[in-house]
Amino acid sequence: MSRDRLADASASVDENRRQVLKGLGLAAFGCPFAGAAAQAATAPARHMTDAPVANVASAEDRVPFFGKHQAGITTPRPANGMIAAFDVIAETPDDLEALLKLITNRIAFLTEGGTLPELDPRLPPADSGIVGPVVKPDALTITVSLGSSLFDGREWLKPLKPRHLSRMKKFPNDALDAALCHGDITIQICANTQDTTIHALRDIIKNTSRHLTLKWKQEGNVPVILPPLGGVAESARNYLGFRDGTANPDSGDEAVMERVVWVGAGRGEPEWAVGGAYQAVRIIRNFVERWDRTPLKEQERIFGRTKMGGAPLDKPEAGEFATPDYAADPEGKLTPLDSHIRLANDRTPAAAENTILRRPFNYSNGVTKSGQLDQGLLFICYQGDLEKGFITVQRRLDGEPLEEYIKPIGGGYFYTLPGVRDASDYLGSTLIAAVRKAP
Ligand SMILES: C=CC1=C(C)c2cc3[nH]c(cc4nc(cc5[nH]c(cc1n2)c(C)c5CCC(=O)O)C(CCC(=O)O)=C4C)c(C)c3C=C
Ligand SMILES: [Fe+2]
Repeated sequence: MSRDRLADASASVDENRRQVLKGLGLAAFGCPFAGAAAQAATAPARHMTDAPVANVASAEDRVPFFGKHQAGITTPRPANGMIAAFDVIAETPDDLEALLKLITNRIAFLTEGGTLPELDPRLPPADSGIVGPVVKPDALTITVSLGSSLFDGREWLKPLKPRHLSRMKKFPNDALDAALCHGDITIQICANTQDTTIHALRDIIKNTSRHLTLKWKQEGNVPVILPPLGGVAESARNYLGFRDGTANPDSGDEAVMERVVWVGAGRGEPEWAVGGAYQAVRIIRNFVERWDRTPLKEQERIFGRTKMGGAPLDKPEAGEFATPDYAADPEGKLTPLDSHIRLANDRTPAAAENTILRRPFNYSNGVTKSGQLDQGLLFICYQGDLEKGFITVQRRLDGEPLEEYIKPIGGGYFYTLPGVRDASDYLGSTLIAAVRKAP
């Protein structure tokens, strides 16, 4: 390639990165391109989904840990994600407080990055060492949520349980494996690279071994998609080959997130829970061999969208982000009434009450005992009301034609703690204060 063409190509890559960074709001993330991104303010805005643009992949990318809400929910979804569920050994408020402070300290360090201390070599090293002597932030977020069992198993916590937090019950198509369900606490770990998520998990397991036992974990990833120059990003595809995330609410719109995701004051939740959110996790196996033998037209009718472009079936040429008009198709001739998107959201004003923010990852676990690919979706969604959100939407989806190709096998419901305000605060501080205040 000539020097000029090389320079052109590199300028175009830089421009792509600027567009992505601008769309992702990375100006605040200490990103080296942040200044350039701010200058590109006149460029057309990218459509914000739940952050399908996975990875502009610099190990220096930093997502702020401190804030009103935890990171890893409305912050951009990077290429790698994991849910790890633990049981908590702590039996007293003091033990739980110690655990929460310890986790907070580890997350603050891992998400900020830094040089590892060198210890006396006769002792175990300070760190697993898998990312070397300097830990880079790598867009790491670690999001901590509490399960119903943590509250149910402790008299002093019972009265403080969030109103809708319950043990996930089986839906008709579920084949739940007890070894992949529930837990006292989940840690969602997301980062640009898998090394970083695994490093973070190993760090937390090592440092909290007195307080936590690992119950299950599921890792996943999403494809990296850069938007075309001046264009809009397409949503990443799931392992059924469809774009996933298209109709998500705009995670960059704070007013929308206040309405959809965050628990606010006066919503009937305990005061300590304000600033948190409900997390629903589902490990959903996909029968990919059967799906790959299914005619394209049928696949598209099952989802209600075109496979390649992701457009709604009533506007196949209009692009991924066109809004379907179900009122003009009352019998479902274009978009079947039992298609996934029409059942999940019939686009009536009432259905707006059931909006959720999806943040899923694809998983690929190897081969089943019967010689099939063990692939699927690590479905994660957040909402301010679990009953109105995930549970209502899932009830609507019960019996959908997609069920022939999917099998939910694990997961659970959790309450994501409010954020950590600053270095003097810790995860769950409002809960511990409420425990101490209780009669
Ligand atoms: C209960 C909530 C949902 C579960 C579980 C779920 C599983 C699931 N979804 C896909 C693939 C797609 N889902 C899409 C849209 C979509 N899905 C849900 C909810 C659940 N999906 C909602 C609320 C929506 C949006 C509906 C709308 O407002 O129009 C799509 C279309 C593109 C998109 O908007 O994301 C796909 C594709 C799979 C494969 C799956 C389980 C394995
Ligand atoms: Fe879906």
